[in-house]
Amino acid sequence: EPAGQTILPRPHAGVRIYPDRIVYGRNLPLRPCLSCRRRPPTSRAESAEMLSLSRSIGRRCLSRFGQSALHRSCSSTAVVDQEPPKILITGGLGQLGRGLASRLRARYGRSSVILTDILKPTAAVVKDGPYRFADILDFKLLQEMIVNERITWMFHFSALLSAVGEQNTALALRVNIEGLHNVMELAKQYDLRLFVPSTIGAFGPTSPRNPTPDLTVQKPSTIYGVSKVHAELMGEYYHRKFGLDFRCLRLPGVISADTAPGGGTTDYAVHIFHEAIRNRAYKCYLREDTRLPMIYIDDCLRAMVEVMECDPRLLKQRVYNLQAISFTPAELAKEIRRHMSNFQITYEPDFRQQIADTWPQVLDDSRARADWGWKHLVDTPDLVELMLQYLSHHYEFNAGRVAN
Ligand SMILES: NC(=O)c1ccc[n+]([C@@H]2O[C@H](COP(=O)([O-])OP(=O)(O)OC[C@H]3O[C@@H](n4cnc5c(N)ncnc54)[C@H](O)[C@@H]3O)[C@@H](O)[C@H]2O)c1
Ligand SMILES: C[C@@H](O)[C@H](N)C(=O)O
Repeated sequence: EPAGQTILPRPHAGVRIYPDRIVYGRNLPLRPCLSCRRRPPTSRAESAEMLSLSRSIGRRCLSRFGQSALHRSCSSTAVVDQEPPKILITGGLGQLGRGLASRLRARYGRSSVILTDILKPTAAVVKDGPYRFADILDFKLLQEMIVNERITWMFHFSALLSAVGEQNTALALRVNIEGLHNVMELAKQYDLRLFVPSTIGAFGPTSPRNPTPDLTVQKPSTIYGVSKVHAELMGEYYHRKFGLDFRCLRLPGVISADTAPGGGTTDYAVHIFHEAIRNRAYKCYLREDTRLPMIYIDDCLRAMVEVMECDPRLLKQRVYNLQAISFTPAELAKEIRRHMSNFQITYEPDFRQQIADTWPQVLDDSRARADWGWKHLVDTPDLVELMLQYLSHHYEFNAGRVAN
């Protein structure tokens, strides 16, 4: 958080975007089945009754739509008495961690999620729920936390992203590779369900770029990409060899309003909104025609929760591409101009252009859509509207506070 500024609650695209999300009394993440519309049970008796019913209805749903995660609430009547997970998030004070923690806390309870990082937390972070210092390179400290807190799920976010990784290769190797080894070993030892995000950066100049399939050549040209391919392969290996419940999504560039990106090649697509509101102008470090896959943070966080909650039988692979939208800086600027006609963009490509030139333009995520029901909800026009709305409000609000 910028010093002295208040971060307003982010406008989730709200009911319009999450019509199906309901959290139930026992902290269980049950939702009405999107196809048959039955609501999940609210009592043990109702659960037993629905369990027998769900056998037939569930089968009907499955035969209509194939094995889709959208139907898991039909069969999830069977897990009403299961304990909610106890979740640890590493590298949680970056762009993605706080939003994920708040989403998981809403589903499983405030104390079910422990956010960790090496950064000093703001008062708001501490108020939101448990926060602990944890250096990903400190195996013993992580081990102690997993044991004492009875952790069952881990989201491993600590990493140096593509642009900062290129500026400090030695540190990227330690955090992204040594850190991952610690996490994998602990997840294996303590039988954790482990989510590690991968990235479009796990592909390289020899991968097909439009669309990029799940299974193809992966020879990235950044240390970030190399470390993520390593993470994918290690996860698949630990899954095969030790049965580790490893789950991984290759994420596009994430666009968020209430958190800042941590030094990637796709960061322009967040900075552009701040500069549009403050100065009506932006100097872009990528060429105008650089097309990259992107995703709005709400879609991204929802995907991670959905894949972690997903019945393992639906997962036919451990690593999935995730696609939402794709645009170039020129296309994004054009969309911003629909709301702000005097917005100006200029281009001055730097070293990040070479990185972007090797990355996919569009990911083929048909397997994620077919296997566990992935569907993005926010398209580019919605995203631009949400970002401009939120940030205008944010800057006006903070300017008002300074003036008063
Ligand atoms: N944001 C995106 O666009 C995007 C896209 C694809 C994949 N991902 C992946 O998602 C994950 C989270 O991304 P993000 O955008 O929040 O990253 P970020 O750079 O914003 O945050 C990373 C966090 O890791 C922490 N960290 C660094 N060194 C550490 C250490 N030694 N021990 C513990 N923590 C340490 C940092 O303090 C930081 O808060 C990363 O693994 C990233 O590769 C992100
Ligand atoms: C794409 C993603 O991994 C990150 N935003 C980066 O640009 O490095």
